[in-house]
This record gives sequence, C-alpha cells and structure tokens, in this order.
Amino acid sequence: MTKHLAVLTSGGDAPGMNACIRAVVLNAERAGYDVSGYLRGFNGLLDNERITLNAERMHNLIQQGGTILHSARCEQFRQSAVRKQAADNLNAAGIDTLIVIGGDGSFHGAHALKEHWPGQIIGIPGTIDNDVDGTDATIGYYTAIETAVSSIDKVRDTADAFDRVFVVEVMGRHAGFLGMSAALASAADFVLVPELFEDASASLQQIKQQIIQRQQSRGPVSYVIVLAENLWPNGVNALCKQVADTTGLEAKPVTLGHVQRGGSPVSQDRILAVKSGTFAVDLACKNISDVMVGIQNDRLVTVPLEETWQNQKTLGQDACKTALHLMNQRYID
Ligand SMILES: Nc1ncnc2c1ncn2[C@@H]1O[C@H](COP(=O)(O)OP(=O)(O)OP(=O)(O)O)[C@@H](O)[C@H]1O
Ligand SMILES: O=P(O)(O)OC[C@H]1O[C@](O)(CO)[C@@H](O)[C@@H]1O
Repeated sequence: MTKHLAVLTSGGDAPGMNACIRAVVLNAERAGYDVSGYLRGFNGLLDNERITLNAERMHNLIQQGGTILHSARCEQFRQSAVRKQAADNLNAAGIDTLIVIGGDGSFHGAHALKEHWPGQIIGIPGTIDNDVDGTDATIGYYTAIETAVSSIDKVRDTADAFDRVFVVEVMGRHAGFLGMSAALASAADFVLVPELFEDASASLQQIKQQIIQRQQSRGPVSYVIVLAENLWPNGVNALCKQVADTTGLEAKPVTLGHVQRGGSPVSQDRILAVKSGTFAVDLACKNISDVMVGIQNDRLVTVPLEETWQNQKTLGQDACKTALHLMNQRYID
C-alpha cells in the first residue's frame, strides 16, 4: 500500500518555510509517498483541515515568504486528551509519517503526540529566533537578520542626521541570536541581549559613559542601541525614558516587530530549507523517528526531539567577545 506523509508548519512563521515544504513534497513524491499538508499547525490535526500536496502545487513557491500551510499556536495541544483526538484523526487519514516544521515548542508537541500515535515523527527547525538546540541555524533566521539589519541601517541614517539616540527592539523571544547578529552586522553602538545582560542600571551607566566620551572627542553624536525583546524591565519605551533621564538626550524607540517574520527568504534560508527537507524525507524512508533534522558545521545531523527543548542553546563565545570589544565595552581599556 502507498505510504502517506503529512507536513505542517507550527509556531511563528518563518521565511523559508515554503521552500522547505516544497523540498519535502518533491522528495516524498519522488520516493512514492502520497503527500498531505495540515493547515494552521496542530489545529489542522484537530480540525482535520488537510490538503493534498503535489509537485504541481510547489511551482513558483521557493521565494515566497510566509507558509502556504498557514501557521498557528495551539494551546490546547498541551492536553493529552486533545492530542489523543489528533492521533485518532491521523490514524483515520492513514498518515504514516508527520513532518513538523517549527520551533522547539512545536517539537515538544510533536514528541508528546507519541503517547497516542505510533507513526513516524520528524522535526525541521523553522523559526526566526534560532533558539533551537542541536542546530547551528533555523530556517528563517538569516532572512530575519537581513530584515533587521536593513532597518537598522535606515535608522542610522536619520540618527546621524539629527545626532540622536535610537533604541531598536528586535524579536527573538527570550534568546539573543537575532539581536546579536543584527547588532554586529549593523555596527550598532550597544547591544542588549539576555546572554550579555546583567543589570539595568549598570547598562545605563555604560551607555552614558560611552556617549559622554564620544561627545568629548567628536562633538554631537548619534547612538544606536539594539535591544532584544522581553529583556528590558517595562520594555523599549521605559529604556528610552531612562536613557533620556541618564544622558539628557532624547532617545527614540523603534520596534521592528513582525516585519522580521516576513519577506522573501534569503538564499541561505532557502538552501537550508531545501537540504533539511530533503534529509527529512531520507529519514522517513529509513523509518527513523522522533528526531529533528539539524545542521552542525555544515553537515546534516539528527537530534533526538527531546534534546531540542531540554537543552538550552547558547550564544557563541566569539560573538559575545566581539560584541563587548566593538560595542558595549568599546571605550573601556
Ligand atoms: N509542552 C508542550 N506540549 C504540547 N504541545 C506543545 C508544548 N509546547 C508547545 N506545544 C505546541 O507547539 C506550539 C508551538 O509552540 P511555540 O508557541 O512555543 O512555538 P515554537 O514552535 O517554539 O516556534 P516559535 O518560537 O518560532 O514561535 C504550541 O502552540 C503548542 O501547540
Ligand atoms: O506572533 P506572536 O504570536 O505574537 O509571537 C511573537 C513571537 O514569535 C516569534 O516571532 C517567533 O518565535 C518571536 O520572536 C516572538 O517573540
């Protein structure tokens, strides 16, 4: 009997999810599977919202942002009884393999489905946050960096013109990968990410000290701070007010928000998506289950799904050191 593979996208959408769906569908079709897509993450499993996918539907898709399968969060999926319903629906549809493209939360949900469903489950990391342990990069991360950097470049233009302070808030949930990369690539003056953050008043003093030193040597200056979301007590507006109170300069907030989730994926995300989707179908054909496809040192690897949320991914030492040297501690001997 023909085997049936289904794919869904879950959690925050990320540029490159469509490129990954395409790779999964083309490879699975080639391997002889019937292929379906569930809509709106795990909600699709509960509501039986399923569409047939084939090569024809994958035409002209690789460059498109968003996800043709739509994405969503599904809080009720945390309940065992609800997952049982999903398992019953998967069985009724004759699904053998489920590929979940999402973040570590989605992998947690996928793994929990095993309690009720004996089918094969494979995860592919897709999130702009890059906060999934076991992989160097997640699909969507590189595009989000580009989006943030191009916005910060523009902020820098007006900051320079008016000799102003700006605080640009970037996404990342509770991780600093996006903030750190965006700050390094845009030559920000200061970066506030969870991994480097110790104390609000100490950070404010460092910012003040830097601005004074630069004013003394250059006169009026512009200053761009990159802030990771969910970090500063009471958010970006509170930080702007505190910077203004501490330095005597006006500080303007810019929240990049969901802009970072959109747009056509950059080549790095497309290539990662294509490789990961192809590898996931290879694993499906080998009956390997309960793993995430990862990329480590440019090699595709498998990582037990549980490890992806049980272990916390850390920011590289090199990035932290560079950030301190070129930004936060630049004027400290
Ligand atoms: N502990 C859990 N048990 C069961 N399901 C879960 C669990 N954690 C998350 N999920 C499911 O996964 C969905 C997505 O999780 P989450 O909102 O954490 O996003 P994510 O996959 O980590 O991606 P991103 O961080 O990019 O948004 C949740 O809405 C829920 O349906
Ligand atoms: O789109 P929502 O549900 O507001 O979620 C926002 C969160 O999703 C992400 O964009 C991706 O996880 C995070 O960076 C952000 O904290």
